[in-house]
Amino acid sequence: MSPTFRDAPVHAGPGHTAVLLVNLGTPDEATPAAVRRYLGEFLHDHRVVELSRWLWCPILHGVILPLRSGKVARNYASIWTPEGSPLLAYSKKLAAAMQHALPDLPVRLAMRYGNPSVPSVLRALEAEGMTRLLVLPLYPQYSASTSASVLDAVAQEIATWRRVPDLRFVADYHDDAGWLDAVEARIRAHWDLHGRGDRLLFSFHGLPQRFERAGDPYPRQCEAGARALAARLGLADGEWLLTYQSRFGREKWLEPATDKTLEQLAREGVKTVDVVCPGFAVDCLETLEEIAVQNAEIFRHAGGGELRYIGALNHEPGHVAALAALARRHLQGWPH
Ligand SMILES: C=CC1=C(C)c2cc3[nH]c(cc4nc(cc5[nH]c(cc1n2)c(C)c5CCC(=O)O)C(CCC(=O)O)=C4C)c(C)c3C=C
Ligand SMILES: [Fe+2]
Ligand SMILES: [Fe+2]
Repeated sequence: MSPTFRDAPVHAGPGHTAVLLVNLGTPDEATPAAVRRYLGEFLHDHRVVELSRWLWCPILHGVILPLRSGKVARNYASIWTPEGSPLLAYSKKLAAAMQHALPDLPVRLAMRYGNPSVPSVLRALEAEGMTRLLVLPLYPQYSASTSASVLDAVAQEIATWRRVPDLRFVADYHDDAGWLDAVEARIRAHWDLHGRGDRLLFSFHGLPQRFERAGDPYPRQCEAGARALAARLGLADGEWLLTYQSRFGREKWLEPATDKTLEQLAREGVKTVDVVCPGFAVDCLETLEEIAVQNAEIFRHAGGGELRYIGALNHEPGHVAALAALARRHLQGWPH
């Protein structure tokens, strides 16, 4: 079959630069059918599940999608907002605030899985005459399963274009001073309001340990970020911990696990734990439900007291300023 490429729209003038923010994505509705569609797309990504399709597809279609969709839909329903899924609602607010901070360029939001999809947003930008593109995945720490997958989606779409744009990609910003300032300020604001808990837990989304052995820098970037934040906050060893949450499937994931650590802290007599999740740019199922509800219950049940979840940066001014400055740095040298 001979290749076909999409015709390039004809535009007068030098073309323009755009910033594309990309987050993970979320179901369109908190229903089993919508969750099944979302998980089906997500869990077919080879970057997320690195197993042979011969092995994985029967498990996914035969076990995981039928058994998981209903339960996960109920979890989504418990955090759903009038504006839809928190992940999408907060991402939209962040993108709107970024547009305000970068008034001279179009700032658009796409989701790696679900809607608005990366192809639909890229095609709209192409139709507007975009010729230079900065892709900023909303993942502070690089993982092949998240950041690289965003680049895959962009590359798959523009592989069909006759005229591809100049392209830049932010692989991670885990050590960016502006982003660290914003997370530090978020934690201090929580302490100003509620006082300090007995411990501060930095909880990051987990990954299979196999990914780390294969060279994924994610755990090292989580460690570097947590250590830098603990130092900025003046915390001594023993006053803070780094843990990994959201384990999926049966193989070994990064450790220590957030839930097991909370049980252990409760057994040691720790009464109040503050939990911050610096890997999540905006609040979502994994923070609002898994941490603030499920893990709070696990901690209480094991004899602990209060788990105080420190919300994500969302569309806070410090977050917007940090990401806008990061984008400006990556845009340097391009006309606009
Ligand atoms: C199969 C394994 C998964 C890997 C690897 C993984 C990595 C990973 N995920 C995030 C961020 C988010 N994940 C979210 C939900 C979620 N994650 C997985 C599985 C893996 N994630 C599943 C199956 C789900 C859906 C919920 C469920 O079925 O339990 C979310 C929240 C989405 C929302 O709609 O709110 C985020 C955000 C990162 C950062 C990461 C690797 C570092
Ligand atoms: Fe399949
Ligand atoms: Fe995930």
